[in-house]
Amino acid sequence: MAGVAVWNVVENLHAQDLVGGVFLADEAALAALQSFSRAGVVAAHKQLRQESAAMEAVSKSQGTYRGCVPSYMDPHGLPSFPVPLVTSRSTLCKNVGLVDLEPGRASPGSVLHGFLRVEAFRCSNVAVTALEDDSGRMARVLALNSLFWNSSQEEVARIFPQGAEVLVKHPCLVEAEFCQGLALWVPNPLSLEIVSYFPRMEVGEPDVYLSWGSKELDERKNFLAAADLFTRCLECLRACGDETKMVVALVRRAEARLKLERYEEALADVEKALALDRHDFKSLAVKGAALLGLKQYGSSTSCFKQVAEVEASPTYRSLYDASLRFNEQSERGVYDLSEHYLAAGGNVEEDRAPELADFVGPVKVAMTRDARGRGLFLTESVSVGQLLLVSNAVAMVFPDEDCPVLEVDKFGTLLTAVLRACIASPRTLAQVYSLAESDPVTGLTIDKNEVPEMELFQPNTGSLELHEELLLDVTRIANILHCINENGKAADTLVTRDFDGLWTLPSFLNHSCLPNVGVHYVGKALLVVAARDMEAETELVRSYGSALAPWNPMRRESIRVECRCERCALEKRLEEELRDVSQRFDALLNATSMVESEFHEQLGELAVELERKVWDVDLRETEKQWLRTSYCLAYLSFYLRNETCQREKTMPLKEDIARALHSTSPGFSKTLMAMCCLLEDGNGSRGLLEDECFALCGRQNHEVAAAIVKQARYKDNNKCLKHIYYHILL
Ligand SMILES: C[S@@+](CC[C@H](N)C(=O)[O-])C[C@H]1O[C@@H](n2cnc3c(N)ncnc32)[C@H](O)[C@@H]1O
Repeated sequence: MAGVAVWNVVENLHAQDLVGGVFLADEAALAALQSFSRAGVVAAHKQLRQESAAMEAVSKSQGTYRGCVPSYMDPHGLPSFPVPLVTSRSTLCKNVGLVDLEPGRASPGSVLHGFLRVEAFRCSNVAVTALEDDSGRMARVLALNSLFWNSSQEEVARIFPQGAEVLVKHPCLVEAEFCQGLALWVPNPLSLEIVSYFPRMEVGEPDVYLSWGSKELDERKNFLAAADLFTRCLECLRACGDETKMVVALVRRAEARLKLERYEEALADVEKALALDRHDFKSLAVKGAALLGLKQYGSSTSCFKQVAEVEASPTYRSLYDASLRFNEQSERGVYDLSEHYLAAGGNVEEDRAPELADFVGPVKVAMTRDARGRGLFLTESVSVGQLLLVSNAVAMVFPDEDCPVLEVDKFGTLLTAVLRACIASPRTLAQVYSLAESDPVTGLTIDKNEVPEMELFQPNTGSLELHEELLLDVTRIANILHCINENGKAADTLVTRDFDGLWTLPSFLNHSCLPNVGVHYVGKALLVVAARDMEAETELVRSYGSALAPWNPMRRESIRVECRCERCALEKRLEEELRDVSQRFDALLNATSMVESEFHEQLGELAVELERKVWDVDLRETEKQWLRTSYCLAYLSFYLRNETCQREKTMPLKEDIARALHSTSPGFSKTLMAMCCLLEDGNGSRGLLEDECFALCGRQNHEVAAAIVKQARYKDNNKCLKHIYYHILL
């Protein structure tokens, strides 16, 4: 059959062949494809479907599933792109075919239905594939997605699986020089929505779908395919009005959706299952897990309580205990992390860190009065060491130690992870969209005046009422990450690790070189602690870079905002007086080939000189402390050099410098580290070090505080002090 022959050629095509005019099909097929009028393909397609239906009938009767079903397993068990954010079938306007599309003009409000016919191929940031519409016409598809820069060929093929049934929203045919001809242009990954991975079958048996789905879910860990198969099972059950198996299918689909972290959808499934059988134990257990994922800790606790009463298994008992603990944490802000801090002096591996619930304490987002956009403010007065906020990362990435990734790759990895989280949850997407974003051209922050409702970030709130359907906009999210990442980077960590991530509510913290909160990380959670006693309505501020450096390019570059705090103003005012010291300080720290003893010698002399200046100009005590903090490394070298010599009378005591650091930049792991370089473990210094530890990690008992200090001191044993200097400075 001629039609079948053409079809087979198309089946054997690779998307590469669609680029740049290199095309392996015979002349006739090529001409037919390029003109979008492939005579005979409709007939061939029908025939193929009959054949595949016959094949499937055989595999069903044998209880095996083989043939044209590819494996789309995501190694992380997460959904690939594009995945529908909101089921858009209901919002579809009109169905169009390729023949209805006018080249060069987008067709808003319409949708093109079809199947992907070749394995997708990556070409820079474009995925190339071919779509066949309902009338058998073919078009190249160019799907643009900045993520593809970082995707492998296999990943792109998995994202656009051959054989997938897709909907293309607002289709547009463009003349693409890239492939010398017309192509469907898909600029938003969610505009190309995969509605199913499997060829639609004319007849389906619910039991077969159910067992295939279970196999995909339990054995192959292919959660998207599993969810899709359970959907088909449910469709069949609904069509024949069979309610008996509905509960099982709904719960199984909910389990698949849990794995995909699509908690809202999982919850909707189990609610339906419980409406059919309110005593179904499995539904209740899955409901508990979905509520836990949605951070509705109170409701998840009561679910698990019911479950544990029915079946006293250790798994359900521990889920109940965890849920109860999360509920306590999120409601009262009480977290006992002593075990975590005591384990190896706080230096525990990330995967052994305890999971923590989100907590929103006495804070609110509000507009600043001086053009710094929105900020985080206190709603009541607090005392030092009080926990203000705990926020779990939307996404977090660690460098691969075996293969150090380039910054650009790290950003791509983070962006991918954030997008996945946004696709899984509309609430996460709404949180991310509330954040500041950078202008891609100027790199400057685009002013946003909208103050988000706190409810958006609070745990234990029910499902979110979205005013509008939020669409995933990759460019917008990339711009948000550029802004947040550069300013709110996870550089300050108790266990000094280099990681990046996105934490939404803490991203409203503005910068100040006189910070008033402590920020540290426990696993995925970021904890914000009051580093000073503060009145209600005080704006909470953290330092974006190291606050232990002078106001010169060094500090300014590391914080990346034009800071107008009092400390910066003072150093600007004294720029002339401090020029010489500042320049010599920079030169010393940039000198690469200096012997360490000479480096400390010269840096120590700078401290003496600075101290003279401090006394020459008339300064308040706090102002002196700010300057000493800025040049604290010079003081460190001075004391190192003079440890055995007679101290110069004009110089302050080590304890004075440590006190200056604590009062200027409290709640900063580098402050604690620098203080540890200055102070021994004696009784006299314990109070000071402990105060700094409270500002960073919240109030702890003496034993825990000592463990945290030990961890900060750890690197002190490392003989290369210069290494610690760079760590403190940058
Ligand atoms: C992480 S966001 C902080 C929240 C932000 N103000 C908002 O409205 O969403 C970082 C951005 O806030 C602004 N910002 C933060 N601290 C600032 C400061 N001390 N001075 C000026 N702008 C600041 C800058 O535009 C920066 O790019």
